[in-house]
Amino acid sequence: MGPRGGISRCPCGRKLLTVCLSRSIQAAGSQLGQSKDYALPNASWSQDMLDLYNRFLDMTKDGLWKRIPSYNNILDHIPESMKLTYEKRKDTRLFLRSIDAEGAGFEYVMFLNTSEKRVVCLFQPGSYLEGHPGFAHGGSIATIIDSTIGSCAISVAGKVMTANLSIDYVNPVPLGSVVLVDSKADKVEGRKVFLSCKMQSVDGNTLHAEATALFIQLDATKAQKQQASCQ
Ligand SMILES: CCCCCCCCCCCCCCCC(=O)SCCNC(=O)CCNC(=O)[C@H](O)C(C)(C)COP(=O)(O)OP(=O)(O)OC[C@H]1O[C@@H](n2cnc3c(N)ncnc32)[C@H](O)[C@@H]1OP(=O)(O)O
Repeated sequence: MGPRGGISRCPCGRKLLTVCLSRSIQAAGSQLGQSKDYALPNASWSQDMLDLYNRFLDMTKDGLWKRIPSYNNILDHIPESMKLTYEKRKDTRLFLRSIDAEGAGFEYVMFLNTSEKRVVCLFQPGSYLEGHPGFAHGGSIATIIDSTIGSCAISVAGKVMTANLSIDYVNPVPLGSVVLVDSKADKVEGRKVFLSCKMQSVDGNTLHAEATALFIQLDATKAQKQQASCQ
């Protein structure tokens, strides 16, 4: 499913309001010179995506869940203390935000529950993520799983990298559908963070994929060497 037209096409008042509100927030942000936050509703989001988003947003009210903002440069995600060691480049982009057209690539928003060591991602794959006709490419599924699990690992252990990601693809994901990617950190052993994840349909009746992952907290000396080699 390609990107959908303007907000005037929206059949329901709530969607219209949400989109307008998010755009006002973004406009205000741009005026302040802040990066655009992509984890806010846009006109391409389906009703399923908006309903789920509003449900999770409600869950943020008691402070247990937090919406994770999403920018197109990874350094905008990183806490100030970690930023000092990286130099921001203008020619790089977070892979998931590399397609500009709204609704054509990765439409997603993540929510973090720190006490449960859990990150849930609402994901709507767009038409440019096609693999098998009409379905999301397995690489795009791996990317959203890696990033959801990765965000969970970052929240638990800071500077980490994926060492292992194992995915069982159970049922294909139709383009334009909405799936929930539910990840949690199961165990931390020294620098190793073990995580698991399920990708399911909104109604919970279809399991699309299951994954386990190992993330390693970067060793400070080795990380400095890695950085030096890519600058
Ligand atoms: C608050 C929230 C904010 C959220 C904000 C959102 C941001 C928006 C989302 C962005 C989220 C992006 C998430 C993408 C994440 C990538 O895509 S990362 C890119 C892909 N990964 C890579 O390129 C990593 C390449 N590999 C490496 O660089 C190195 O192998 C590693 C992983 C850093 C580990 O190297 P190392 O530090 O030298 O570790 P090493 O001493 O070899 O091993 C440590 C231990 O781990 C074990 N180990 C290492 N590798 C393995 C393995 N593959 N299997 C099993 N065991 C292993 C070792 O055996 C050892 O075990 P012990 O002996 O201690 O028991």
